[in-house]
Amino acid sequence: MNHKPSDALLLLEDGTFFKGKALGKIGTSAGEICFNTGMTGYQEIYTDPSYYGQVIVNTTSHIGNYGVVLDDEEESSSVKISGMVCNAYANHYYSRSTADFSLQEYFERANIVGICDVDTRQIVRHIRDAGVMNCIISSEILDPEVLALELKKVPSMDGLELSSVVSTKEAYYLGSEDAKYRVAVLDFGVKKSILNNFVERDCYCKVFNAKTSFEEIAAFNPDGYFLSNGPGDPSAMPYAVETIKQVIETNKPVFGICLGHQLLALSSGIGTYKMKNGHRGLNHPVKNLRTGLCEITSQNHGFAVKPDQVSSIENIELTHVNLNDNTIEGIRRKDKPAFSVQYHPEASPGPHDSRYLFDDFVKMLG
Ligand SMILES: NC(=O)CC[C@H](N)C(=O)O
Repeated sequence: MNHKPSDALLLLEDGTFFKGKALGKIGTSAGEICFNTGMTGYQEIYTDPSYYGQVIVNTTSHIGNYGVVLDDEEESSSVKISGMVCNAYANHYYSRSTADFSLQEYFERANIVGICDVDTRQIVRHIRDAGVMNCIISSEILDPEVLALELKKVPSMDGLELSSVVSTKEAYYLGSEDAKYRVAVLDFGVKKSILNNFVERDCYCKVFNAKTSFEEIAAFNPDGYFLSNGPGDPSAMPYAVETIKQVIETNKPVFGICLGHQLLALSSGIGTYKMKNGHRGLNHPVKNLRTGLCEITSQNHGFAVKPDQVSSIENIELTHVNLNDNTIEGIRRKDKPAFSVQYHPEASPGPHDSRYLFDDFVKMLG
């Protein structure tokens, strides 16, 4: 049990490297390095399909300390991140009576390579200043020059289409067939907790593969359409934009979250761009421009919609804006019943709860 952890190396695209100890599987893994500032919910992060192809730096210092619970806290059926970086890692010891096993065992089963005992504050400061880039973690190749050759093979997230990799292969149903409403879900990498919000609101959902034709989706005869979150660059998804344009023309309610928000924007003539650093955490302040109130939101995105284009397009209302950096966080079509937000509506009760967005959508259905 108390074996000595192997050495590991984290190498960034600009040549900066950090030495630490191995976690998870012994091996080598690469992806885009990004940081999440959430202080809890690590299992939800690792299984969120929007993180596919990315290496997560957890800025909270203790990771693994409450183990893992299968199913309950998982956002999809498998771990989706490419690698994990943290400071203090609870290797085998964790404290929660209901935990199934340790995070270490979870990562070993999922073949996830990671590194711990590194100064995550230093790493975050570095990527915050230098901007987002690729990285590689290895617990088998400890020479940065050799590892650099492997890192060169990793594609940039800019222009990368990943939804079709994580989207459901076969369509499936959720909720009761006798539910009041029918919602067609375009699965670009959907999180389970989002779907649960529809089921809880008396919706029967049919979840479709990202590349399903409009005709096949419409044959479900839905009352409304949901455009899911997901990984990758929205501008590399012309197939989705084509389908969504047809969806909007039905005049039925359309709701998009995260990648779904970016795709609604693209389908409405607004472009997207890659941010210098994304928003990833649980407490991003967003102003709701309709109510004037600030919401504390949960975010995970590295792309965003272009603000100048939002303000110049007549049939678009800007509904939500980030109070830290003015990023567009929500839009609404004035000519169609379609709206979207860049964040995951928060599931914590209280004055900052943004789950009203699900209620708004369901109200539009009936
Ligand atoms: N959470 C998401 O859906 C992420 C959307 C997109 N892949 C981005 O990084 O911006």
